[in-house]
Amino acid sequence: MTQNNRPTALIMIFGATGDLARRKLYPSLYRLFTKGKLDRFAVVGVARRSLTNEEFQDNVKESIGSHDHLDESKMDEFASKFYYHSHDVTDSESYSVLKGLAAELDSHYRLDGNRIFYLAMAPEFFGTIAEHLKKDGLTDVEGFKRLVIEKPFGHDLESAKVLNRQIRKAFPENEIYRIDHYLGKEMVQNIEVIRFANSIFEPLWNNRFISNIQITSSEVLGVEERGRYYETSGALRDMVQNHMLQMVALLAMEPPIRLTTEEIRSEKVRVFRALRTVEGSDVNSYFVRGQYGKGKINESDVPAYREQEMVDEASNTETFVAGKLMIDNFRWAGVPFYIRTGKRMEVKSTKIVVEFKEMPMDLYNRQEGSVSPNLLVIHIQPEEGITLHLNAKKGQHSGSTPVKLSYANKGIDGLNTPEAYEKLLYDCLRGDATNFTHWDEVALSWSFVDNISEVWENEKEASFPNYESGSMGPDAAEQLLEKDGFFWWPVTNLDVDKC
Ligand SMILES: NC(=O)C1=CN([C@@H]2O[C@H](COP(=O)(O)OP(=O)(O)OC[C@H]3O[C@@H](n4cnc5c(N)ncnc54)[C@H](OP(=O)(O)O)[C@@H]3O)[C@@H](O)[C@H]2O)C=CC1
Ligand SMILES: O=C1O[C@H](COP(=O)(O)O)[C@@H](O)[C@H](O)[C@H]1O
Repeated sequence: MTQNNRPTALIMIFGATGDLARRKLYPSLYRLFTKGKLDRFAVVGVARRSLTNEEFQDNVKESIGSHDHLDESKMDEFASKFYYHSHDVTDSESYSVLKGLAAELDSHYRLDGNRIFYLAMAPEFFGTIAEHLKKDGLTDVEGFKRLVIEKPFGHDLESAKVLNRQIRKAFPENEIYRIDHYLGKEMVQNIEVIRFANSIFEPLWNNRFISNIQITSSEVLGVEERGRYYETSGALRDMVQNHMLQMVALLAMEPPIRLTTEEIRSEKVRVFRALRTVEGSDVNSYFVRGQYGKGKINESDVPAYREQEMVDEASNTETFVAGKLMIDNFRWAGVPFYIRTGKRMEVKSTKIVVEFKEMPMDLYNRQEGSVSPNLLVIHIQPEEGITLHLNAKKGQHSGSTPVKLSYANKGIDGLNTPEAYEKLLYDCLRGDATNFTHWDEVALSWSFVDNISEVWENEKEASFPNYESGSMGPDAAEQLLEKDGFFWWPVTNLDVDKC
């Protein structure tokens, strides 16, 4: 598909007064606007509360103003393209008014009938909105129509199938953009480039040379005000089903024959198909769950998960997951992919550590295990970069010493790399679905995760809470690797800037 790099479209945001729209969508659109990446466009914000266009525009400006590093000089011009429509999405009558407003803006701004429908709302409304958009004629336009769906895409495979059937009645698969914001992160997108553009890595990228791969995504924040949602989700559904498995797929996939959306997605799907099913009594030997208790973050006392708003005081919900994933194919047979993610941990950090196998003998130190294994560390956030851990001679020392080669990614222009949402919005406007998840990926990842949640939901975890806030998770997560002869590389010491 030829892509227009300065797209034109009417962008309808359902949930326009919500947290996501204010924190992520408006600042991202503003960045695209100030960078000249949008041609003609207008935005219709939809939510129930009553607001005038002017009030809505002020809210949009305020949400952008609260972001550092944004040039505010074009704010008025930008905000003047925003319109508000007060509308309960369950009210069938109201869609005809919305249709009229869309048609008016289409002709006023010459938007070529291109429409993006962004559902930044609770998932229970996704099906209803999609159905109305079609039934009430909002999709009867000459240009492109694209539906952007936020997570969570279902609660399990069954509910995801129901949701998918509902939205597929209104939009074909190629018009559906399922957001996984990790796929918009610069260094997650870089995984493919590091692997497939470097002849020094790809020949080693297999079970002959790699001993294990570790992916950590730790957060310092707790569940904050999201207790109601999190109680039905837990870390497994919130982080593993989507972000963590997507990173596994990018690390494990075969080189695509072309860099097209279809080829890349189909290679990722093949990884999910090769994931070893973990079910029944195996679940607790491959996976560990945790729930945070009280503790200290930045020297301040913080409450336990069970003490948070909208959380059951005997909650069985996991706020931490560590797991061992096996990919049963020729390339990866025998190589564990360890994942861990949790809230209220010691640091906010997302890192991938690729640990290479040891040399057959240590000529330099003549002691077993004295040479550090080579590591390739991909720093996803907060810092972005790559570090290669090698062994070399240093100074008077006659043996080998660990040294690090580091690359800190500062973005092309030396500034921060674009926010994930900015990139994903731009991709969607240009019709590039590569960094959005295809239904097949969603279905396979749910079926993997469902086997684990089935066991965990039926077995109350008596040890909860089993890790202190401010720690790196429960002891069982350490034991998960120890029993295979490995350990978690500490994410706190691997910072690219500290090299
Ligand atoms: N916030 C975040 O950082 C992230 C959010 N998400 C996902 O994005 C989606 C939105 O999340 P978030 O912004 O946090 O949610 P909020 O609760 O902050 O916002 C919900 C929005 O929906 C509107 N709304 C609620 N009910 C109706 C209705 N019946 N008709 C019309 N509008 C309605 C609300 O406005 P009003 O009350 O005026 O109607 C509000 O604008 C969810 O699917 C969430 O899982 C995903 C990743 C991160
Ligand atoms: O999707 C989600 O991701 C965030 C973590 O995202 P990050 O970009 O800050 O790493 C997580 O806090 C949230 O619970 C989850 O829904």
